[in-house]
Amino acid sequence: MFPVSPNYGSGCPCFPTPCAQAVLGSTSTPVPCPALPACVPPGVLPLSRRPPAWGRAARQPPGLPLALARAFSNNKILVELDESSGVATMKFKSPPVNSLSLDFLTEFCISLEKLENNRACRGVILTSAIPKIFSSGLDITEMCGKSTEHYAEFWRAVQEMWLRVYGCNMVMIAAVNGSSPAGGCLIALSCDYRIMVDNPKFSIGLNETQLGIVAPFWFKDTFVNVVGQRIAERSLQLGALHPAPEALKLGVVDELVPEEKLQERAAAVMAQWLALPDHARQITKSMMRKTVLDRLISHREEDIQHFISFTSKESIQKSLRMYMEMLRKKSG
Ligand SMILES: CCCCCCCC/C=C\C/C=C/C(=O)SCCNC(=O)CCNC(=O)[C@H](O)C(C)(C)COP(=O)(O)OP(=O)(O)OC[C@H]1O[C@@H](n2cnc3c(N)ncnc32)[C@H](O)[C@@H]1OP(=O)(O)O
Repeated sequence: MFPVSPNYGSGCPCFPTPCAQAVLGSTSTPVPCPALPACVPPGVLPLSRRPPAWGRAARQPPGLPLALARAFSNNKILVELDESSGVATMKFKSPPVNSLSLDFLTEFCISLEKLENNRACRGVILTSAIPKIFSSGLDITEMCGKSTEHYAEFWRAVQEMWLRVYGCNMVMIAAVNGSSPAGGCLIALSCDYRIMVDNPKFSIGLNETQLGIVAPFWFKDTFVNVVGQRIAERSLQLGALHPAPEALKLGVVDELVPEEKLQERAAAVMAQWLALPDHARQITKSMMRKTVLDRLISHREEDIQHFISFTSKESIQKSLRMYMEMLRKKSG
């Protein structure tokens, strides 16, 4: 009997009988997903796993404690599910700036996966509990002065987060209530719709070049799919952070609202999207996103190796250290 993945547990759809991918050691191929049930292929969830719940929330699966279905919070993300509407809110609450650390990313993927497995949930609103910040992007300290094993683990978690959000069958809405650079912007871009607070002090964009690093191809693909080639090319090269009104003009976000109306508006937009038959919307979404998802899925290991060799370069380490130093000086 081979051992199972350390992440294998009651959250896995195949629990308590591990499927082939949950079993470690049967081949030399690494288990694809470190944080999530090994039996779920990374990327697009099979459409058959979503309930045919058009028009109303499906019933809670038997055996799941009701309290868990309504709200759960581990540490860095508060998750609330309104069973009557089938809409969950994932609120980032990782001070000071909701940076996407390995712990954050792991918790994010597990939380989203729990919602995916809950038949009562059809849509998710992503927002922040930290004033003025949606997410400050990838945690730069995870990319500085660490081992290659750490870089590999971290990058796999970043990939997993994107595959989960971009490939999610549920309706995903970003309620962007603060600044959202780089990885934070990627989360918003990966949703189906973006509503941002109408405040020019809040900015959003893929600013990697400002740090002396390069947005990976799947960040770029996601951006191009939202704003088009020309805007993406200029914005990416300049590492532009667009203040909210400019982000709206460029199509980086879909609408702006006053801060106090954000959650109400997100709920209203969600209701519009959920009024469509799930299967038709899901197949359409999958059709629109499949090529881009498949590109990373088929080059995942190569992408990790690229990340490791790029990040390990002394010149890149130096740029990241200088950037962190600049942030520290600014803050204190
Ligand atoms: C050939 C192809 C090869 C491909 C290889 C791929 C390589 C590419 C790899 C990765 C892509 C990278 C993606 C990213 O997401 S990188 C992160 C980009 N993020 C940023 O640039 C944001 C930086 N932060 C800010 O601008 C500001 O902090 C703010 C606007 C978010 C908030 O401002 P403010 O409220 O004034 O807070 P402070 O600046 O004072 O910050 C508080 C505290 O938090 C620290 N901090 C901020 N951001 C980060 C972060 N992203 N990671 C880690 N730590 C962060 C900041 O340093 C302060 O710390 P303190 O001084 O100790 O209090």
